Amino acid sequence: MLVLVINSGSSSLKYQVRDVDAGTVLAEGLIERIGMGNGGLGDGEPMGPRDHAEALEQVDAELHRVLGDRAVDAVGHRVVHGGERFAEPVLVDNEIIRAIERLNPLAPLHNPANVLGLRAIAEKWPDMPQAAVFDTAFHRSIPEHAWRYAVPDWLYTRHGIRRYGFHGTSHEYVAHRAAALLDVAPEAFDGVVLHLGNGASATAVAGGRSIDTSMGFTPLEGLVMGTRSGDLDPSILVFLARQGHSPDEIDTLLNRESGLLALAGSNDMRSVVEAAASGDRRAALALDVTAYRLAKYVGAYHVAVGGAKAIVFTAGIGENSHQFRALVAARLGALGIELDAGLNAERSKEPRVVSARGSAIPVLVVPTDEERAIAEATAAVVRNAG
Ligand SMILES: Nc1ncnc2c1ncn2[C@@H]1O[C@H](COP(=O)(O)OP(=O)(O)O)[C@@H](O)[C@H]1O
Ligand SMILES: CC(=O)OP(=O)(O)O
Ligand SMILES: [Mg+2]
Repeated sequence: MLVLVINSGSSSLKYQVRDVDAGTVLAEGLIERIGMGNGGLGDGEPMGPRDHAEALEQVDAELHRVLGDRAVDAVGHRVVHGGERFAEPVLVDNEIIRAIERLNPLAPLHNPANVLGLRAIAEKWPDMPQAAVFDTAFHRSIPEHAWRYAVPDWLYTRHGIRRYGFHGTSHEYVAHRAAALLDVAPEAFDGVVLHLGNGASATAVAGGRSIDTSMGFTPLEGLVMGTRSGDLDPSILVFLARQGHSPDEIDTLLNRESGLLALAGSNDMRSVVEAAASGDRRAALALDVTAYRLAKYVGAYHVAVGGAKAIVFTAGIGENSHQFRALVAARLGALGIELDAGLNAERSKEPRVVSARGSAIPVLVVPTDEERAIAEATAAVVRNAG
């Protein structure tokens, strides 16, 4: 089965065509600057597409070029927020799209774009089966003591204010691969998975299920990220509001202008590591804050899972930055964790162990593949329905 996987961002659209049975990638691409005109670029620069529908025209043209007469059989979408309703990938119809749209306020950076992607395909190919694969789904197993905020009930009953968790497709896929590497059944895997990309989250996995995760009501809670603050005292928001900052300003401040970008002047981990190595004190502090905060979560989740059997790094930073992994591991000595400097520095696309033989808990690097997981889930949903 040929599946087109779509990961729509607000101004970008990432896609892949996968042959699920053969396990191959036939086409992939990234379309940027959607809806931004030529976005202040010079005259010679190409214009971005007007909207997601126009972006999809570009994808379609590329598919014709690569696939010829072969057509895709289904489309799978990454949908960031599935609320309390969606615990599994689902086949999409108009009612499902409306249900996802109602969740837009809970993930304003992500869900509106996901809805645009779903609608654009439904209009272009009305008979195409589409599946939605939710970032929140894997975290539906989190027990209430972990998802409740200690606030009055009406916040939950009236507004759905609770912890949901995100990056679930990645955490689940990576936990499975880590279990295989350790030679344990997926249902027997206890560990802490660290998805460190532009957005970053840690998940406590016990018996193969998510029992806690660092992101909450929205993808802002938890770790220090590329441009997001992660945890802070909520009184800061009240203080800023009283100073006259609008909700939109505060939202932008914490979601787009904070994190590594605020501390170091860049949200690209490569530049921050390079700057710190050449003596930039702000960059070094940014790394310390980010690694320290992450190490605290690892300690907490080691306790939550009743003794982690593995600490697993994944996503752009987790897979590629041996320097950042070393900074985090250096703060985990109390857990008896020790990296093997040689293994940690090796470059590889394979799942691997990077801890020393004597480490009390193995440290793994497992490349994530959200597109593969979405393609496989989509194929399963479509086959079940057929
Ligand atoms: N070789 C590398 N060394 C260090 N950091 C890297 C490397 N490659 C990518 N990254 C970092 O990974 C992050 C982006 O991760 P990614 O998983 O691609 O994010 P997203 O999917 O959220 O856009 C950036 O901070 C980037 O600097
Ligand atoms: C949910 C989330 O933070 O996603 P991303 O890392 O793609 O921004
Ligand atoms: Mg990502």
